[in-house]
Formats: sequence, structure tokens, C-alpha cells
Amino acid sequence: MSTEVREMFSSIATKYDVTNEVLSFGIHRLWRRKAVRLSTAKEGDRVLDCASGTGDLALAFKRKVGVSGRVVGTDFCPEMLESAPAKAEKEGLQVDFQVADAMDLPFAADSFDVASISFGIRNVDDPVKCLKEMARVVRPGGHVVVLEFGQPTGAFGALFRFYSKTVMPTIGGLLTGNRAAYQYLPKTSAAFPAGDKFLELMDQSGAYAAKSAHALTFGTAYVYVGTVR
Ligand SMILES: C[S@@+](CC[C@H](N)C(=O)[O-])C[C@H]1O[C@@H](n2cnc3c(N)ncnc32)[C@H](O)[C@@H]1O
Repeated sequence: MSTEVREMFSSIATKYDVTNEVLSFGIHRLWRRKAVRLSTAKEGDRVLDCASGTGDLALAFKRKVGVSGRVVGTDFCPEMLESAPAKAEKEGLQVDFQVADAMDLPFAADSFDVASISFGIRNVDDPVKCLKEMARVVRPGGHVVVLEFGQPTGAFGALFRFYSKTVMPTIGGLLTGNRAAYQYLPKTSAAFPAGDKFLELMDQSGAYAAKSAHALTFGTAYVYVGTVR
């Protein structure tokens, strides 16, 4: 499974940002800012962004923690990370990008104040193991922040399901040449635990003293925040 996921992201890596921008109408930027706010990260903090991809959330954290802070972005797909250092340099931001699996992080316990993962946890083989591993590298009292798609309900939900099942694969396919990757996205989002169900996964990890779920854009996405034991 993880090899297939890595190959899929490798195949869309160079077109990932532009496709993201088009398909989300730029809203992903607001969601990332909200995730940074909810993390309570502050100037000087050490932040690890897992499954960082092209680095957008890592860059958002670096803007927050400033020059005295440290941000590391990791991903198990080197091709996804390829454009991230140049994006950071263009903005004059110092972020360290490394290849690493979010379920087996090459960092000592308690190395970070915050660990994050955006639109990544849905793709890992074992989300509970990942939540546990992210908590391991964060100091007690620090935060793990997860940004992930949800399943909006009502009229907006119906519109979103139509959009994600028809428009997304068509536009995503045209822009990246990999229609299947943009069929995978709505399919996995529809099946992945959202809201209270995701909080149950956090409980199962046994790693969090407190947890909360914050719905974004009528539940299209959620930010989950866990306080590490
Ligand atoms: C949809 S992209 C999200 C990228 C980025 N976080 C963002 O918000 O745009 C999912 C990313 O998760 C990465 N990924 C999936 N499973 C992973 C794992 N087990 N360890 C590290 N990265 C993983 C993929 O390589 C891909 O870059």
C-alpha cells in the first residue's frame, strides 16, 4: 500500500501545487493558517511537519515561529519534497526538509513543541501508529495538529460530493495526467474517520491528554488538536 501511495504522489509531484490551488479555490491557505493558529505554536518553537509534501504547512509554521524557531518538514516521497526548499528560499525562510516515514520518525522523543500533518494521515498505512509516533517526538504538553478532509453534510455536502466525484478527477486528471490520483482523493476522504470518529483514533493511540476537533468550511475539512501526555 505505502509503495503505491508513494508512487502516486511521485507521479503528480510537479503539478501538485497548481492543482491544489485550482481545485481548492485557494481555500487550503486559510485552512493551513487556522491549523497553525490552533496549534498555539509561538515564536521560537520547534515544529515538525510530517507528510509535508511541497511544504506549504511547514512554511506557514516557519512564518509563525520566526528565525529563533526551527521547522523540519518530512515526507516519504522525495519527489514531493523536491520543490519545497526553493519555495522556502524564495520567501527567505529557513526550513529543513528531510525524507522520512511519518510512522517511523528519525527523531528522539520530546524533540519538538508541535508536530503537524496536513492531508497526510488519510494516506498512511496505520493512522493510530502515526498519531502515536508524532506524539512520541513532541514534548509532554506540546501539540499534535492534524488537518484532514471531512464529510460535509446537507446541501453543501451534496454539492461537495458532486464536485469531488466529477469535477476533481476531470480537472486533476487534465492538470497532472493522473486522473486516478484525483479519484483516490474523494474516495479515501469519504471513507476516512472524520470529527468525533477521528478523535476516537486519537484515544486509541493513548498518547493524548486532551483532544479537540474543529470543523472548517461546513466540515469539508477538520483541524484536530491533541495535547501530548
Ligand atoms: C495529499 S499530500 C499532502 C502534502 C502536504 N502536507 C499538503 O498539505 O499539501 C499527502 C502527502 O503524504 C505523504 N505521505 C503519505 N504517507 C506517508 C508516510 N507514511 N510518511 C510520510 N509521508 C507520507 C505523500 O508522499 C504526500 O506528499
